[in-house]
Amino acid sequence: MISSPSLSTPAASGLKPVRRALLSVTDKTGLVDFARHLTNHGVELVSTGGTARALREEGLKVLDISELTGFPEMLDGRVKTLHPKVHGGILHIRDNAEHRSAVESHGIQPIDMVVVNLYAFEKTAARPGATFAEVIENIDIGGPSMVRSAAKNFEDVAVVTSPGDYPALIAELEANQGALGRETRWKLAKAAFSLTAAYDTAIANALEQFSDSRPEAAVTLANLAEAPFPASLRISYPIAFPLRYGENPHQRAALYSNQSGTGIAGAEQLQGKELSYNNLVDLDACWELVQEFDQTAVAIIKHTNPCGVAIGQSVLEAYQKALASDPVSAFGGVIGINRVVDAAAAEEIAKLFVEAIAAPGYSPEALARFAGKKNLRLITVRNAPIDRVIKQVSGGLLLQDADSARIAAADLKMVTTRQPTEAEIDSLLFAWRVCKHVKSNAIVYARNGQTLGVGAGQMSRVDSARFGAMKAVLPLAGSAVASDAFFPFPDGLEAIAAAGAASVIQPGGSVRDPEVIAAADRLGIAMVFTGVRHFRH
Ligand SMILES: NC(=O)c1ncn([C@@H]2O[C@H](COP(=O)(O)O)[C@@H](O)[C@H]2O)c1NC=O
Repeated sequence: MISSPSLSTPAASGLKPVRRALLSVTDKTGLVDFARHLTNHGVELVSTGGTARALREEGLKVLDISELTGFPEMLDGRVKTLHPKVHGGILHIRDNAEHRSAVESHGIQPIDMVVVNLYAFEKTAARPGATFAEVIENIDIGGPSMVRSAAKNFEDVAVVTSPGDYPALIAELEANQGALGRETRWKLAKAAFSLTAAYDTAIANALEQFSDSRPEAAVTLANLAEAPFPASLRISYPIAFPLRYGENPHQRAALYSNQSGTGIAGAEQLQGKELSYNNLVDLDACWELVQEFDQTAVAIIKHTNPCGVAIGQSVLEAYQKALASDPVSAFGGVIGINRVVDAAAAEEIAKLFVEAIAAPGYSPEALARFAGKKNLRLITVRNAPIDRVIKQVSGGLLLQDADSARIAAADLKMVTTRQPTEAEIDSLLFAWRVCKHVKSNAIVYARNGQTLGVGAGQMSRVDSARFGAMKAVLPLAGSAVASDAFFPFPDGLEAIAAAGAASVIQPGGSVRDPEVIAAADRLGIAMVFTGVRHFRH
């Protein structure tokens, strides 16, 4: 539950008493307690159907909205609060004599506080199988109207849109004998407009899923990746927290989250220094990498590229193999692990200086071992696959499907005279999965579920092949190599063979494939094509 930023100052100026509050909430968390505090200060409660019921059940005195408006709630709840007695009661300016006489002559009573949270539209629209009619019916009309009215008239009215704000408001009401300060009303108003903006963004985005001609024919999609690209890209992610600085200390930065509590932005930090911008980027890279594997996997990342990746029977084994791959570069890196970290693994990992670790969890013994390393950032992550990726370019944004392509042994096309052994195929597929997470041009040497050398981000493929080999500390003889894109010339393949590789996995598709295949045959290399490319820019 997110509350409005820094609603925490009980001492206040520009105080306005709250005498009548209108409560109409879908999320009833904390409602009764908050309403009880209001009544303790003599506030009269007015409510819509379900909210009034919830309050009465707990013994609170409530006026039904229909009594206030003199009109029944009608049209299946489509019209409950959409009435001049509600909006006039909220919107009139208390210091304006004409406004006052207008409301008095129409029997409109002032409403000083509006407590509203909206129909759970986003949840309904995200539910696979939700029908068009259900999605439409879950568009809240009366709630946002009241929220906007109250936020506009913040000089006189407090608008409360998040149960997360109740405790701070209770404290302020207590401190000021049932009144709220101007600063609080203003902060609440800003949060309210941010909420209605996000709500409308969610509606506009969700409706893109339904066709122009027969929207009712479709149900919401289980997988956003199948949905058409939006005609207009609207993003509304509230701020999660400000960061000390960005990629460099002279750049300001903040993290924004989709509030799902998943992924790196939704991770829980258990200990350690504040997460930095670069930590978050690297943690994301290593978390995404280890999600490639069903087996226990560990990835050590430096500047978004892996310097060691391995799978193993245990976290300890996978970690030791990953570290052995490039122990020098691993210093000061971040680690991604796709299993709960146990005591044995924690004992070993704690010997290395690393910035941060992302894992689905940690055993109590592992936590106790890490507790001694005060600066080490530990985060637990709930996985949520990314459907689409956004990148900024000057003047615009690029949107693409996430690279979720997965290759299995059955997808491979054998193109050389010598065919890879089963063990070689396993190593090739391992290298291929790692290679997808290495900046292009990417060349990954591997064997037995362990990287041996990673050639990343070079402007020529042959240089990546050479660098990967140059960095290797473990022997490369008989290794398996993945190349994220085809070899435009035989030279890259020749460099790999010279380093000792015996098998290669690559997409194929070059006009010079026949030359490259002939070179592999000449060098005794078993080569397979995936038909899929994994550029990473
Ligand atoms: N139609 C209206 O006039 C109206 N007024 C308030 N609501 C919403 O009704 C919900 C609360 O309903 P209830 O108190 O019956 O549980 C709130 O989420 C509120 O935003 C309305 N519903 C939808 O538009």
